[in-house]
Amino acid sequence: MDMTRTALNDHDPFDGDDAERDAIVIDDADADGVTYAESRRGSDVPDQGQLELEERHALRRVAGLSTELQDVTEVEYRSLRLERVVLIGVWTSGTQLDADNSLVELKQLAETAGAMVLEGVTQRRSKPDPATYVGSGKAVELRDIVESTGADTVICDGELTPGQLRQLEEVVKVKVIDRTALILDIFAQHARSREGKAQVELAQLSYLLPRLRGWGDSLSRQGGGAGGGGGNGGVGLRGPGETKIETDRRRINAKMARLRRQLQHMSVARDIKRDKRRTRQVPAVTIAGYTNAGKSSLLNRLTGAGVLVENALFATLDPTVRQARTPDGRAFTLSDTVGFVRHLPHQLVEAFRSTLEEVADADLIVHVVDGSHPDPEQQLASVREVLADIDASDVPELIVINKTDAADSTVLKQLRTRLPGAVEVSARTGQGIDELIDSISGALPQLEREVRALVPYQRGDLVSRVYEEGRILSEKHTESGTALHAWVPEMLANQLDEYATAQI
Ligand SMILES: Nc1nc2c(ncn2[C@@H]2O[C@H](COP(=O)(O)OP(=O)(O)OP(=O)(O)O)[C@@H](O)[C@H]2O)c(=O)[nH]1
Ligand SMILES: [Mg+2]
Repeated sequence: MDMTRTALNDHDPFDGDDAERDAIVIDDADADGVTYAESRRGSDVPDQGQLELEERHALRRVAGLSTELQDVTEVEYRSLRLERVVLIGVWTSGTQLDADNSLVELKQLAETAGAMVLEGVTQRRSKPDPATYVGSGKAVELRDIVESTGADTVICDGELTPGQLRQLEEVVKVKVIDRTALILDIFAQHARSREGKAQVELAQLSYLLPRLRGWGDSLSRQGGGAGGGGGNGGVGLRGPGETKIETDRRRINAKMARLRRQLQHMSVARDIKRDKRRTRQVPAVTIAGYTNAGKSSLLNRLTGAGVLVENALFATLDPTVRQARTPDGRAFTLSDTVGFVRHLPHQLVEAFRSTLEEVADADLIVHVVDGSHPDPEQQLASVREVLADIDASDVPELIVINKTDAADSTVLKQLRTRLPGAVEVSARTGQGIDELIDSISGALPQLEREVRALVPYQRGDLVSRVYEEGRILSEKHTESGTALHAWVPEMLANQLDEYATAQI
């Protein structure tokens, strides 16, 4: 029943990976000369990911500057200025290895948020303590660790009640946050688009609302001044009064309503775009998977998209859609989206629902699994859970085991038996990518109908659509028009019927 100090470096797959951090944009030179790489590359595309990464890191460096709180809605974001942290996990089921893996993930999350992890401990309990999350004796031990390491924050590996956060803070005497707040903080740091920012803010506010009082207390304690845990005496006195909390609550509610309205407008705009794609019947393929599995790397490898790749969790928040083509020339869209994580905070699932719905709306989900992770199957299960939550369980799924270059061969062997039909690739080396393209092509919805038509020259638009949406078997230019023999989607076939002929 003792607290176990977790050796966080033991099986941290990313340890000593600094060189990798620099290798951000996968070299797509290998993709040359392959039809699927014909996708359009915007003029700003090649270094986009690199630029974003520099910008993100530049921002992180100034994050330590002290900032006065102007608006209560900034509370969450500003208050999480994590620096030196101790991690604590309550381990209720599973093996010690599961508990350690979970804490290693918490460490990656903390580091992604910009914190330095000093120590990680787990405690075995049948369930978290309702008052202080860890048992009271362990809370005292935790306080000693905090003192001896000089940590300024404790991060708990779960979602705590406002009361648990407050009571644990009272014991350990430094700020205590939970995994949900940590993930929300990363999302806040990484959001770039207007929609992404609004989604994250909404999620943060809905997390904050029931915790207003708890946060108020801890904030007032922090308010004691920079660089010290001083000012503990005046906790209750210096917390915001009832009226203040009431006004804050009202302002937060008003802000949330406004964000919801804005998000609705944005999602309508996106629906229109999506509908347009639908009516043109270009199949939509979405890359989904656990965070850091290599989804963006794969999109870059497949389309040369130049999307940001980073050895950090939740590097991607905004969906990127790219055109791609199968080797036999069929167009489809390939999109990269936000990664999933075990116990993805429900506030985020709610706030990101419209983004996630696009996943549910896809014709095919390319589910990327990190083969080099110590427990890929757990990641697989977590992703499927989120997919079920957003009603995407019915969408055909193609499992892709990525990072085969770094994966353990026994783990790969196991995965192979559990996941027949999975494609093994390395987005880094390009290994298996051709097979992946073939599998995607094979899994796209079938073209509906074979047509033979003589399309008059003034209907060049139809011919280009056949190029775009269909597969041409033969094409001949005659006096009266373009003679086409092709497989096309039903809707286009209907329009071509007018020019149908048996003479081709
Ligand atoms: N060894 C190896 N590393 C890879 C491979 N593919 C991606 N990576 C690395 O894995 C890390 C995450 O890659 P990303 O493409 O950003 O992963 P993602 O799934 O988009 O991650 P999020 O957007 O954060 O959810 C980066 O450090 C990549 O360089 C691979 O095939 N082999
Ligand atoms: Mg990504």
